Amino acid sequence: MSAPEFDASGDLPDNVRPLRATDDTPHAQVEPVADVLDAELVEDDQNRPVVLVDSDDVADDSTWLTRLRHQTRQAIIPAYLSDLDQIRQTATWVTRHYAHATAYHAVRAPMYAVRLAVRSPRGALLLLAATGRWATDAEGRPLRRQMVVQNDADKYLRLVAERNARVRARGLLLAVGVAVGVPLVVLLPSLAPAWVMGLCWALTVGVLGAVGSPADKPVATRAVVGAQVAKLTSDLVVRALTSLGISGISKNPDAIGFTSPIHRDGPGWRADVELPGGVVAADVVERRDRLASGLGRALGCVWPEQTPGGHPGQLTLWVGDRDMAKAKQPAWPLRTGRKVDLFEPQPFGTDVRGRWVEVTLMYVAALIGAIPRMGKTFTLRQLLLTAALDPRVELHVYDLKGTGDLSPLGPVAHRYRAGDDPEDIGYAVAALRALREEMRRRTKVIRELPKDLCPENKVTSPLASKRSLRLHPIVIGVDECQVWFEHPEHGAEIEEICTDLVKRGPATGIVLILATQRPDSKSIPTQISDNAVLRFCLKVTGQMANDMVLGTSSYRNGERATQFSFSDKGIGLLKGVTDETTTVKGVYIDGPGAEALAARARVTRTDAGLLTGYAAEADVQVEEGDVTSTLLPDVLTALGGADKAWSESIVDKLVELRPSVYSAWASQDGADKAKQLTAALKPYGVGTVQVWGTDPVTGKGANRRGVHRDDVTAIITESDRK
Ligand SMILES: Nc1ncnc2c1ncn2[C@@H]1O[C@H](COP(=O)(O)OP(=O)(O)OP(=O)(O)O)[C@@H](O)[C@H]1O
Repeated sequence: MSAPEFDASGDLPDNVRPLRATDDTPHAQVEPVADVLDAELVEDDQNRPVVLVDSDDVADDSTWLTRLRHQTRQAIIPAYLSDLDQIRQTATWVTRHYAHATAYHAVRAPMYAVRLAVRSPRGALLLLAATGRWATDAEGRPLRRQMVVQNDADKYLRLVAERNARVRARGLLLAVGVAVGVPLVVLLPSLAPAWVMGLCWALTVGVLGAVGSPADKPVATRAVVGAQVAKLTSDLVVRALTSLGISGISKNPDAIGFTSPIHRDGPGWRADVELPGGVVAADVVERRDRLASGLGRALGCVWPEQTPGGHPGQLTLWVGDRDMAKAKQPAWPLRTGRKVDLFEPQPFGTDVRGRWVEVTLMYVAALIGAIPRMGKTFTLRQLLLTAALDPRVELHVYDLKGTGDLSPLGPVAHRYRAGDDPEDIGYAVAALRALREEMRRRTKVIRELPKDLCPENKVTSPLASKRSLRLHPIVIGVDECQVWFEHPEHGAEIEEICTDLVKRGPATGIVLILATQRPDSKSIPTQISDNAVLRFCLKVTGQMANDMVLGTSSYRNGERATQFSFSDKGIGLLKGVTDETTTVKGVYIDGPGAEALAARARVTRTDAGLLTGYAAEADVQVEEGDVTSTLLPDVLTALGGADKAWSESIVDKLVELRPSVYSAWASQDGADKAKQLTAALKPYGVGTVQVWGTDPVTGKGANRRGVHRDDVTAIITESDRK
């Protein structure tokens, strides 16, 4: 056979095609042609040369090593014995399992006793009959009869002799038994104590009852362990997966594999499943309800997820002993009066295995989303309570639903408002403006701090404790935040400030937590949702809402909060804590519970002299008109009769005009004042330009940022016309 010719480009000639060597060798990558020149060349059935590109040399060193390297080492100590919590949970399960069986039989013990007593006469008869058969060697009878039928006298006589010897020996044994047993039965009642007699009778009745029980009607019914503690088996998993209606599985159920044995993992069973090629774990996650039906478990017990770090076809199926929604959650450690440092991870909720999942609130902006009544407000309230328990934290609480769900936080809040009336929005706008100023002040403070005190240019716990620096954490919680962003008058400004807070706030110790029941781009502007680090998505009904809260492509990657049922209250997907997205159940803290925690937080704050603002009855008074869009008319007033003026001089006049609104701008230098005014005017569509003016101190002329009267009046006229 002549070798095929290859062209210089390295492309395979038309008559050469790659072929897998054997079906069971692993898929090999097609080697560059230069490397396959030496490959074995064979001809196909039309005498065309073909190149074998899949190596069948299993002894090849590199293949062997590569395979070895890619093997996953199983944990030496099984997961259920790897840490104290796991050991405790395994021990609890084993104890509960046997306690369940014991209790089951204990409850039925009287019934078993009656059953044994009723069956004991039959047992006695059966025993007598069996003894008779034994004594007369009844089991040899068919054989002897057969010898008669076969007319085999020799064998028959031998069998008879054998039988006679047996009957003699057994008869003797029986006689001895009767000779000893009968007097014993007669004399025992007068010799032995009553309890021994009782025991003997019970044993006799028990044994006779057991003997008298038909094979299909055992005395004790099987210890029916509840479904919640039944073992998960591979058969069950395969059957359940096959019932999902995923064609890739139904057509090829034998291709379902298990990467490790099904084992206990916390209070449940864990199966590591390798799905057939082409099937992704996300398909199974989406059909969680059908999977639960296939497994015969409550929906809240069945938690499939794509194996963290695995390929998309690897599924980790965890089947809990109890419904997560109903399982008793361990006591929230913060209820016990533990000290809280918001810079440290704090317990947020429990995962499906009942382990605490911790969240560090500092340096993040957080987003909570769900359809109504799934636990959004409870989650926000829990996070705000966590923050409240660190006395340094300045809390800003906005309940835009207005039902008072966040009112327990009032006694510790620096700013608090419930409702979305104009004065509530005005109050929030004023506070947000002040916060933006505060953020700017903080960035400056951080910038100027010595590197040894602030090595990472962000607020740290020790820095937050230094009161002189005023870098304490500020946590802003907003329920139903869409009300803010959709506000016709202030929406744009609020969005601009919140975007700034989400982006730059975390490093300066300012944390914004937004909750919404309508997660779309209008209710949470994309700029904000894109920059939120911490995300908690309770039940949502569609892919868009899912991705809005959890981030783009989350749904496609199998992170689907659509899988939750309506009874999964407080349960959601938590993202941003680790690389993995975790199913977590938040802590249920009812109104009185929240009030008690807030009262504790208030005492700590009062003792530390850190009760401020609303909680200290020293809240700011925001009057109507202070934050309504008076900025443009105010700028016109500040301009006086001039056609244009420098921004910094306009700001000075604004501060004079309305100190409650603009006082935060007063302490800035000229350039910052100009930047501030530019940012504030931007949402209204008014730009700043270079303006020639004279410095009142030096008397020199200069070009600086400023505002033209015409630009402002044009916008006001347009707005009046609308
Ligand atoms: N962690 C939890 N564990 C158990 N139940 C919870 C949990 N969180 C919330 N719930 C239940 O869910 C109900 C609804 O909670 P919540 O008021 O927080 O929902 P929501 O999503 O804010 O509703 P809405 O959109 O109407 O304001 C609560 O009354 C509570 O009974």
